[in-house]
Amino acid sequence: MSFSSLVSDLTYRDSDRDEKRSTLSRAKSYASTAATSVSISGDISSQLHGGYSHPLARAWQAERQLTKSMLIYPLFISDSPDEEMLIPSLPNQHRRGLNKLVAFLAPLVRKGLRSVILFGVPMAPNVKDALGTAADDPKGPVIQATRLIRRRFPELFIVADVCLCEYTSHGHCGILRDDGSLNNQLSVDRISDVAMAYAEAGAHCVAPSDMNDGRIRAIKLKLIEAGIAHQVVLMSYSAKFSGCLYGPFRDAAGSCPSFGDRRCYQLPPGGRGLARRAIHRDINEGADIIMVKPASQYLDIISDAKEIGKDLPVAAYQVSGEFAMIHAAAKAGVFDLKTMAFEATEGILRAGATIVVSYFTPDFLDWLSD
Ligand SMILES: NCc1[nH]cc(CCC(=O)O)c1CC(=O)O
Ligand SMILES: [Zn+2]
Ligand SMILES: [Zn+2]
Repeated sequence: MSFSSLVSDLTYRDSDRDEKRSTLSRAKSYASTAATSVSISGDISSQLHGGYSHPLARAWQAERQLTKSMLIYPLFISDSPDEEMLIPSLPNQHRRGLNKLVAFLAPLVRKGLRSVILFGVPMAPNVKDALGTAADDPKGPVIQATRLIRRRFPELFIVADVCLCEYTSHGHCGILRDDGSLNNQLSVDRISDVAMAYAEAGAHCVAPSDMNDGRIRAIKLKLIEAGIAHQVVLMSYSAKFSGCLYGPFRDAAGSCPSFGDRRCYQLPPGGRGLARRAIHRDINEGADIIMVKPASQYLDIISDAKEIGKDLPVAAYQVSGEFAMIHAAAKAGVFDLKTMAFEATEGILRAGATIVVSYFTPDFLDWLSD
């Protein structure tokens, strides 16, 4: 066994420091008796282990360490006030009515929860129509939840997801033409009205996830016109890819399209250039934060977003399918849940995100306090 491999086999836990010292001195004396075969006069840059031998030194290797303030927790708000329903495909996540929100949020806020993103889930029969009228119903779940959370948890930063798919009878993210294709202009008008309604209800941030062209500019202009542009963050789901990772979310939100799919407005998985163009476009249209979604399968896009939008925060959405996969694999014994949750999320930070939307948020609030 060589000197370097002996030393590298040592783990630097404080508890075994004494034992380690004696092992170290044994290793040294071994090295000196074996002197002729050991040269330390050569390439000193080959020695890396020392730099991350201590747990704190390991943490320092990350450009950004995960902190509680980076996390945004998704909440599914039902329009039936007393509902508290476990979502089968989204482990430990519930759809909640207004009456269940405060009791649920209070302990999380105490543990350091800083931000939530709200998704409305209309459950009442016949509430969905072709225009998604329920999206900005003043009595609807998002507007009511926004008012309630602002009142009860004034420190909590509220993001309102802006889309129509939860509210349209056809389940698409905009208004359709007779042939079933998206009418971009009508959709942008409607989406920007909904965003305004959420901002006026008190959302700190509006986040359009619909992918209609030109919606960032339309929302920014309406915010300016209403005189509230200075107090509302506009977060754009700029690089939102189509695929199969949103399945559990669509179960939770009841937003599965009744025909067709979202491939004409969400980006194709191979479309790195398209994502870069969308990011450039949304920055030019006035986005304050750029989002990439899903996260772990699109780390190159996160890194592009950080490079293109170097003056903006970059958010990544670790979506329902990513979360469900990690849970399923952990349950099957593939790996430890907590270790994988950290590894996946730290990968997202390493790629360049400074904000992570994650269903693991309540877990991280516990884990980051340990
Ligand atoms: N437009 C709505 C929306 N906003 C966020 C998600 C996905 C979030 C998740 O999967 O966790 C979706 C679903 C979709 O586009 O189909
Ligand atoms: Zn949508
Ligand atoms: Zn089409």
